[in-house]
Amino acid sequence: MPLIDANGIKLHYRIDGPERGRQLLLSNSLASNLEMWDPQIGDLTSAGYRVIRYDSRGHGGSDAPEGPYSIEMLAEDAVALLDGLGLAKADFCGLSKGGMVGQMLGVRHADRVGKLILADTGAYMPTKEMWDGRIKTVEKGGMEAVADATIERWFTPASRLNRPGDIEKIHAMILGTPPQGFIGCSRAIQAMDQRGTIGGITAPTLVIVGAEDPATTPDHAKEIHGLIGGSQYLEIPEAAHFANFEQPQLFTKAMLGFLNG
Ligand SMILES: O=C(O)CCC(=O)CC(=O)O
Repeated sequence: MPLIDANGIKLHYRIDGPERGRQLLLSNSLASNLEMWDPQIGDLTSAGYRVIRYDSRGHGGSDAPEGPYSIEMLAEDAVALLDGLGLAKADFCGLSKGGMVGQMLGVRHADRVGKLILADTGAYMPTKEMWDGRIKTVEKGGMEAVADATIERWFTPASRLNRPGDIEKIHAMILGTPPQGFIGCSRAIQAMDQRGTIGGITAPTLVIVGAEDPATTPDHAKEIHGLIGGSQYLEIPEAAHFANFEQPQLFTKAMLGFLNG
């Protein structure tokens, strides 16, 4: 399991694809890990990309120090990962929390980002009370206490019914998230408001959202698209929050169309 010292913690990462391929960094959502990108890896590497993915702070095999964390801190983790791997720059795709990190990178570290894909994410996530409630639930009952409701937001009813193997895999990812890491990242999202800054993003940007995402809705995505001049916007049909997992072919096609365009 490759680990790297980054921003004072150990980050777990994985690299797939040709050594001299174009560098693409993938960043995971809250309560998942780098395996959330498994459906994309074959097509991206076949298309010549060197795909670098990592478990964000508090998730998967990365350290989960006591929080609260901040989106700034999570963005510095990503930059420290690039530094540790000797990479000056990479294209970036992040889903949900990963997309919040992508926005921060685009503002604070424009020189480290090539093209930017912001998937099923928000610049601001209402409400503060909702996050207090989720954090309290996990403090009391662990990740089990939020797992079923999370799956309901992440997948459409049809996928929940027809794809038990995929749902089980993601359910296990949620349960595998250290509560301290979930809480640290939830505090980061709770405190975040990037609406006043992302207008400064100059990287070519694609905003993608599952048309049925109830968590970071198409309205959240349209807000980001409206704030980032020249950005592109795409809705993925028959997908909720985990659009890359629910509609892998459409999602990866959109990624490659944008990155190669
Ligand atoms: O998933 C994330 O990275 C943060 C946004 C969120 O909590 C979505 C959800 O599970 O409702």
